[in-house]
Amino acid sequence: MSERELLQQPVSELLEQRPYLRDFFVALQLGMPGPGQCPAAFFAGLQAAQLAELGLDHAALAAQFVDFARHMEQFQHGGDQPVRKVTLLGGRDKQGRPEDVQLEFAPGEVVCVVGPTGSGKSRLLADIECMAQGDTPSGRRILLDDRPPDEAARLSGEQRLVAQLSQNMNFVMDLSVREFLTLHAESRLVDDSQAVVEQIFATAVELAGEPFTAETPVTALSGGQSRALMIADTACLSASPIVLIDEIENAGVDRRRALELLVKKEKIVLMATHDPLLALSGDRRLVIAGGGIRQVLVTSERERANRRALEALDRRLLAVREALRRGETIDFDF
Ligand SMILES: Nc1ncnc2c1ncn2[C@@H]1O[C@H](COP(=O)(O)OP(=O)(O)OP(=O)(O)O)[C@@H](O)[C@H]1O
Repeated sequence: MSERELLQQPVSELLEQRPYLRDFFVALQLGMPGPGQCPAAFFAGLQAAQLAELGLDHAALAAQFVDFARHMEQFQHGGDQPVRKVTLLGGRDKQGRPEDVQLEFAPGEVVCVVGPTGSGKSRLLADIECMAQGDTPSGRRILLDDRPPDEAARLSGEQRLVAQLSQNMNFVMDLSVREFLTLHAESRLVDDSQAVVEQIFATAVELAGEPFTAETPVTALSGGQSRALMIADTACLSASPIVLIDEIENAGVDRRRALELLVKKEKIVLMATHDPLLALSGDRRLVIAGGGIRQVLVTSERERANRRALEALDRRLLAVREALRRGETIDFDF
């Protein structure tokens, strides 16, 4: 929208398209323009002394209003320009030996990161999280669509490129699940926030296995339920094109379904895991040792077939776990 349109349109029309503009007037405590009045006329009617108290004059106030509208517009649509490619340029391992790799990741791809304890899996995820530019211990560099991310995007919390789901999740807010999701949906300026909230809630319940209601305080959710809520929230609401997952296996969520959901939303998923089912669900596996990427394995057809066999085993194990939970005995012939 041009500067002229922003300043000359009746406020009622502007607010219909951009409800957040109300916050500009509220924050400056200048009162609200009448519905038929345009911002330019409203600003012109304000006393110079009133504006001086805010350190502004008429021209500066109009310029601030336009700036605010532009900034919010950019924020709302920032996630609409998806990243088509993430490139990782190798650095060095813990011994300082060069890491001779250049890897490209595309949306909808799941890349697993495997390796022994202390080998550097979390370091790799952290390098992507901070969009390293040779400035972390590994010396790696990350490019977005063949270019280093611009410094503002890298450092600002507003248009986050990376969402992270970590093992330890604790809520400290005194809100119900519905209030929490509504707050997030509104802060992301989505169009139909109530529908989005319902969708995330239904997805979270499906992932968690153990049901909970939207009125449950977030602090009363179990570990698995919190994690399910955050996965659903990330998949449905986060504009971040890259999702990093540090160990999902003990989370008490339907982990295969969680992955499917994130992939469907065209995100690039990188996941550190020790779980064979998850490791074989990826398109590729990065094998880490001594702080460096040692191998890049493409999941073969044979491995996919083996994963299906492992899934059958996993379902049996799950059934036994459920039976034990219900207090049953497992004294049948296995
Ligand atoms: N390329 C590197 N250069 C220098 N230090 C590194 C490098 N890679 C990893 N490290 C350091 O090695 C230590 C262990 O790495 P990290 O925590 O990433 O391992 P991990 O594989 O995630 O371990 P775990 O499975 O136990 O979580 C960290 O202090 C990390 O900063």
